[in-house]
Amino acid sequence: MPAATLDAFLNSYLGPPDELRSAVVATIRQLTQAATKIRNTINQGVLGAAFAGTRSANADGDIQKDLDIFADDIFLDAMRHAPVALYASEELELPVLLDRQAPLAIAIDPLDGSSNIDTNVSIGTIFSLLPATGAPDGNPAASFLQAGVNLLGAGFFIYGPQLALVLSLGSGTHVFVLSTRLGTFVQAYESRIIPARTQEFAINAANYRHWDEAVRLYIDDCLEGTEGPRGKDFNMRWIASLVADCYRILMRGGVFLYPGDQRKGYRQGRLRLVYEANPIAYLVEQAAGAATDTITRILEIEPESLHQRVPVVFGSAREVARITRYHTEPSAIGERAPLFSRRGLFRA
Ligand SMILES: O=P(O)(O)OC[C@H]1O[C@](O)(COP(=O)(O)O)[C@@H](O)[C@@H]1O
Ligand SMILES: [Mg+2]
Ligand SMILES: [Mg+2]
Repeated sequence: MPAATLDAFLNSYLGPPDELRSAVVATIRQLTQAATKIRNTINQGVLGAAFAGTRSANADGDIQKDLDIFADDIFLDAMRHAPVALYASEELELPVLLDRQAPLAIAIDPLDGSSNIDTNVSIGTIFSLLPATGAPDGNPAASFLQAGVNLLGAGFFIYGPQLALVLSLGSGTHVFVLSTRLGTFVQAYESRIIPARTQEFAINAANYRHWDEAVRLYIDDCLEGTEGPRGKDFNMRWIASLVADCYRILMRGGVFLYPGDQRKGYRQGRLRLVYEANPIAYLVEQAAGAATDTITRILEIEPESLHQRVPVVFGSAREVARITRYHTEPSAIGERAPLFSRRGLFRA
């Protein structure tokens, strides 16, 4: 039986007194307030005029939009009122030291799906919570260079038709929706289970010619549908907001790919390990799905730098495992008989 509200859920998570747990809960409460502020700003209908404008490039060379900066400011400010030692953001080159004594480190993508701001498509905020580690005077990035298996919790807000929070504190992946009538987040689902099998994939197919052979073969096989080696038809979706693609997969299954490709700067794909791939992988695994960099489990990768990119595949567990086999043992893929090794549909 789902707890009725986010508050009830957080209270039940608290259990016996424990510094880390109560820090996690206090931080999530601050995050929900900040996300509600962002949602209210978005709802004022001024996005096109005031927020879709661009500024300079961020630490990683991406063009920042005004809403990226606005969201970053709001979340950074919120974290000053939370038991957070360090704040690392997509929009800032270096982590910000907030309170040396505090037990947590937060990594955040304050505004995910920036290219969708002026098109009124869902966007979001992705976060992960880690134990603050290392000597207080040491490298402030050290806390963020822990593998994702060390996460204490992760989640994302999605600013869509509903303001939803998808959250895991290590025991299932739960969905809360802001009830404007009750003025609080209400639990919509106790814990999501991503079906292991799927007939739906998400990828930016415009990059087909830049992909490695394994990715092309996988997509070719899906596209051949009932006439190809998979023997079933596939549907395709690509929202270009990671939060929205992930939300759909949590609701009905599917597989998402943002592989590395041959474009300049895209050898490791587009998404960032610490504040995009890790939290999404954590949520997906907690919902019985899987997440890899095509071969290795995302949560086991030791980050080497805060803004590093990583190829990402996540979603329905059997499909994710199949994509790994296309990379590691393509000849052993049972269905890939010689008949099917012809040129793909998209190929010249
Ligand atoms: O425009 P592309 O290459 O399809 O990339 C879309 C991907 O880039 C992202 O927008 C990257 O995130 P940011 O908007 O936070 O930079 C993801 O949300 C999305 O999955
Ligand atoms: Mg993002
Ligand atoms: Mg972003």
